Amino acid sequence: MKPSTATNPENGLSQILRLVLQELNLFYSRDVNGVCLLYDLLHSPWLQALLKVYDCLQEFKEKKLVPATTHAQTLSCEVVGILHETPKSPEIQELRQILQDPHFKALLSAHDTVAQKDFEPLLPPLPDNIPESEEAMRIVCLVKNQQPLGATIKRHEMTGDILVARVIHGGLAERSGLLCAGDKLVEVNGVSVEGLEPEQVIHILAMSRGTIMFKVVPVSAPPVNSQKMVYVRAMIEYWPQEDPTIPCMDAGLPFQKGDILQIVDQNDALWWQARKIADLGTCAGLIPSNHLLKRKQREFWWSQPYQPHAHLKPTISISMEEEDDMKIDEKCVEADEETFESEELSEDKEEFVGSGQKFFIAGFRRSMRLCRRKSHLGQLRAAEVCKAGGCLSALAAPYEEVVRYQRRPSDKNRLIVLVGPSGVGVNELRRQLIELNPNHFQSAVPHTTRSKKSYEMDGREYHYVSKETFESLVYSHRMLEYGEYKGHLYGTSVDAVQTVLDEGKICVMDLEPQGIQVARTQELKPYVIFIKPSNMSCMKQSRKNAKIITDYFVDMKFKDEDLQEMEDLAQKMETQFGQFFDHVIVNDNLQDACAQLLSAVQKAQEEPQWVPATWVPPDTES
Ligand SMILES: Nc1ncnc2c1ncn2[C@@H]1O[C@H](COP(=O)(O)OP(=O)(O)OP(=O)(O)O)[C@@H](O)[C@H]1O
Repeated sequence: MKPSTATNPENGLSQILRLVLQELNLFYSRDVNGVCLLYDLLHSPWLQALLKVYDCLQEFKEKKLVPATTHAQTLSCEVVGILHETPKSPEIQELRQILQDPHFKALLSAHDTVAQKDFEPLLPPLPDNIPESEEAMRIVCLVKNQQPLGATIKRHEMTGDILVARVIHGGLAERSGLLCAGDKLVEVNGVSVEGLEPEQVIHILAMSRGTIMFKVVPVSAPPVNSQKMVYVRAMIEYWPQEDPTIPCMDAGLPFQKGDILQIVDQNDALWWQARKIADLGTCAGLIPSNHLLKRKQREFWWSQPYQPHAHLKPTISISMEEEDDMKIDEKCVEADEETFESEELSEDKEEFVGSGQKFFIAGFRRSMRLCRRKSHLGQLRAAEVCKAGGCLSALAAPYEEVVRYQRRPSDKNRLIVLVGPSGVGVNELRRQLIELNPNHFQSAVPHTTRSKKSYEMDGREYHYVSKETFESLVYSHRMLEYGEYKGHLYGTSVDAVQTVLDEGKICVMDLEPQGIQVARTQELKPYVIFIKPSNMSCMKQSRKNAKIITDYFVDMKFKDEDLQEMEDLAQKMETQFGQFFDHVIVNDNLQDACAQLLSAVQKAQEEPQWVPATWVPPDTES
């Protein structure tokens, strides 16, 4: 049977559902696996109701609504006339009152307008004697309220005309739809702008209150923004107030490393319009385009490679002045180009915290970071990081396209990477997290070239490999990080992480920030959490009884210099690598920090997150 849907609700989807239910009933009585669930679902009252609504809507869509009359108003007048002549009764009296009620008349008038499709305003005919050369003018009235007009002006270099340079997305001018980039201003509030400087026009605007009237000659071909909305992660920071090249400083959008920006307009090759996702309701602001930033980076690279660029440097933002009226966009420039674990510091000490416990937890070990610090391969490693993950030089992409990614239950868990200055508590937090649920959280088993000890097991404490094997892993970019200690190599491989992820567990590892780039791959989709020290006085208090591992001592108390060094290093890490941090946890109170870590790790797996667009096939974006 092939029932037709739509026109008759009896033959519609609810009818099909009834038939399916009858069929399922047979299986239900035979107790076929899964049928009960499906039966109950299809039988649920909400689904039945929803399908009925669907059928009604389908039926309604088929019907063509035709007005009974296009002159209800006239008909109503005629009825009132007839009622005049009929004997009076309370009902007739009431009907006359209703028909003569102004609201009812207005309703009938609106009905007739719709029925007659009489929507167009009647414009007076154009005079016959308009000269051919006459420019079509547009009168634009905008009511100025507290918000900026959201447009910038500039003077045409050749003609001296005052032109609308750009219309800012979300601003008053853009929302009115009446002003376009390229429109020529002729008058503002009745004052001709001919021969005026842009500043003088701005002054007229600043003086205006209430409604502002513009007389403009519309641009012949208004720009069309056909690009799709793009989201990017800022890999640099930008302060418009410190950028002398920005066409209009007040229209600039300051942003920090890691901010997610919605690019709303890329029409200008040099200056894009963007909003921060935290402020999507606001007016867009100007940001340098990818092309312009790369050009600046190249210039900076050649001029002063070791100095932070003047306006791309990590300084405190100067608060932006409230933007008021139109702004001058004088500096419009033309697009002129193409566009380890320490090797057992005390080998006889109990090495693995978890070794005596019910679960053996690989990776519960002393700080690997001391090993890294002492590594003779440090320099080589840095070079490898550059090669493997894209060099972290000044020439790296200033914006990274991102998409919203929601991990599906069938997807592997995301790798959790903990980053922080030495001594801040990265290992402690990792250890505590794994202890909470060792079946769910796990470290990757590292590789080493040192020989196995009697109590060790290959693949449990370490993967014991030859120097050649280790080096081949390094050169094939399968090592997330590695270092050398006492002549032996240690490192964590991508495959070791994958093994944990393949088991459906969450792999938690600590990395030096230079290693983040290597881990940032589609296969691992790392979620990077920065563990940050709190301020000195809090740290002095909370680390009173804590022990630190130094190059020379195990379990030494924290000194003020250690805490200061930790703070300084944290600052440097944030400045240099902040763009890669998905989450920041201040490790003051250990219990609080651990709770925050647990919640962040869960969010990373369960809630939508911004990730590089290259990690997600287009059809799986959330
Ligand atoms: N919030 C905290 N309050 C008190 N003590 C803490 C806190 N966090 C960590 N500690 C202690 O500080 C010491 C150093 O912590 P941990 O070894 O985890 O540091 P780390 O960041 O891994 O650095 P490294 O790799 O150099 O050892 C440990 O004794 C740890 O127990």
